[in-house]
Amino acid sequence: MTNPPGRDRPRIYLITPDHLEPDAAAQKLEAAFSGGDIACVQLRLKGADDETVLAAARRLMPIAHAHDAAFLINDRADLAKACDADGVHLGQKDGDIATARNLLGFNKDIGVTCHNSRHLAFDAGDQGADYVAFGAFFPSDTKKIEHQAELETLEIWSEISEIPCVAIGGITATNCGDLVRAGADFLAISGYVWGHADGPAAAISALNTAIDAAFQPAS
Ligand SMILES: Cc1ncc(COP(=O)(O)OP(=O)(O)O)c(N)n1
Ligand SMILES: Cc1nc(C(=O)O)sc1CCOP(=O)(O)O
Ligand SMILES: [Mg+2]
Repeated sequence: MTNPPGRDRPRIYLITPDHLEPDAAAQKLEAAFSGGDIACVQLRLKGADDETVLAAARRLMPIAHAHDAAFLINDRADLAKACDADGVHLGQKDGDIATARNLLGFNKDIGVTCHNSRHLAFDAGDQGADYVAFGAFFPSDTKKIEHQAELETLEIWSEISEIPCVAIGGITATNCGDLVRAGADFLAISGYVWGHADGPAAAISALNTAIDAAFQPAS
């Protein structure tokens, strides 16, 4: 199985821990960027009040931007608007795309969780999503998994749609190769980076090495 023709090399989509202290998280995020290429950072705080999310965004977004990475807010288009983030990621229960688009405009990215469903992905695309996310591919320590995604979902989507697709769920440097070969445009990762024994830089470096090893550019 090789990468579908015309797809670019997949890139890392880094998701923050769901609870963090901004200054410590800033140091770890800088370390992650020192490990290599990261396309995007998603601030994914759970159970935090609005000001806590906005304070974390104010601390971490400049770091992402200093490394030419996008910075997205999870769940909340209104908070993405409030901190002028580069976009929002919406789950199936986080509000509709049209409302987020009205808030954020067309210069911001709106991503949508589509589990293992091309139907959800087509719907999201029809409503103007900038990317679709399929998952979970592997067991995750970060989130209780309710949907198991299949490689075929990535393979088919990357053959039939130009809309970028993100793979998520328990992704590591060891298991990401099949996702790369199936056509994922981004690999969304959290626990493997923040829990890596040698630190976030080593994790990012290992992931980029694994992506390079698995990606065969179209001839
Ligand atoms: C890139 C990406 N894909 C999927 C998710 C999961 O979103 P959701 O289903 O809304 O679950 P929570 O992350 O909100 O718990 C995501 N956050 N990012
Ligand atoms: C936030 C999230 N969403 C998922 C989905 O399947 O939609 S899996 C997941 C957890 C991602 O973190 P880790 O890389 O540590 O598994
Ligand atoms: Mg959500």
